[in-house]
Amino acid sequence: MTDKLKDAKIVFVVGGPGSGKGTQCEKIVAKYGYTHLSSGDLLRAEVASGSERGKQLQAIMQKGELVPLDTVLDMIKEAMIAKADVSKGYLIDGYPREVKQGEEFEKKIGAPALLLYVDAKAETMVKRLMKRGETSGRADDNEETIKKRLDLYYKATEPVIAYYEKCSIVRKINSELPVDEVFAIVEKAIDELK
Ligand SMILES: Nc1nc2c(ncn2[C@@H]2O[C@H](COP(=O)(O)OP(=O)(O)OP(=O)(O)O)[C@@H](O)[C@H]2O)c(=O)[nH]1
Ligand SMILES: Nc1ccn([C@@H]2O[C@H](COP(=O)(O)OP(=O)(O)O)[C@@H](O)[C@H]2O)c(=O)n1
Ligand SMILES: [Mg+2]
Repeated sequence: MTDKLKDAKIVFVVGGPGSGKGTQCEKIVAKYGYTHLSSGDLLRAEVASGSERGKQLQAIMQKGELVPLDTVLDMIKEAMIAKADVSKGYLIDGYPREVKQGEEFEKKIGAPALLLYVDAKAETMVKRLMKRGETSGRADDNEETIKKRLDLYYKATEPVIAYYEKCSIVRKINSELPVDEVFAIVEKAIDELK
């Protein structure tokens, strides 16, 4: 099964909640035709399906906690395999959330060629999420859950960046800038991959 993904080009997109991962991924898809897999979106789709598993996921996500590793990884892998014949590369958005998730991904799927570290200040992220919350309908775009997501990001996810710095695949992207300027930096990083 995993053979299908043997030569896949994999890009991890890591950054705090509301840092702009989804926004940049959309632009990468438009220009490069990569397959965008947002782990959060995959989980929300499962919740929307109304399945028993979805109900359990919803409770975890509403609290801003992390869904068990195997659940997310299986979903990502399934989605990757479904696109294996047509995909030019994969954007894995919002995963890994902790070092252990990165290690498991490499064991079960493969190694990333690049990690885009989408970086914004905590204050900026909170502001963006509160604004997004006015229209997103996301159960976790509220002040209390945002605070928990941020805490967890600094505690569990930032170490992921240090972990991948060892193999020199991290590119830090300043996402305080306007979207198009951020994308100009992202483009350079992706172009270097080819
Ligand atoms: N000014 C500015 N705003 C941005 C930028 N990127 C995203 N935003 C805004 O910030 C909000 C959050 O962006 P998303 O792309 O949804 O963020 P995300 O990192 O995917 O967030 P999660 O889904 O919560 O992980 C959106 O409402 C965007 O309009 C940027 O580069 N500059
Ligand atoms: N790899 C992942 C991705 C999302 N999630 C859950 O899904 C929620 C939303 O994820 P997301 O990536 O869309 O958003 P942010 O938390 O980055 O803002 C998280 O707060 C977690 O509860 C997870 O547990 N593991
Ligand atoms: Mg997102």
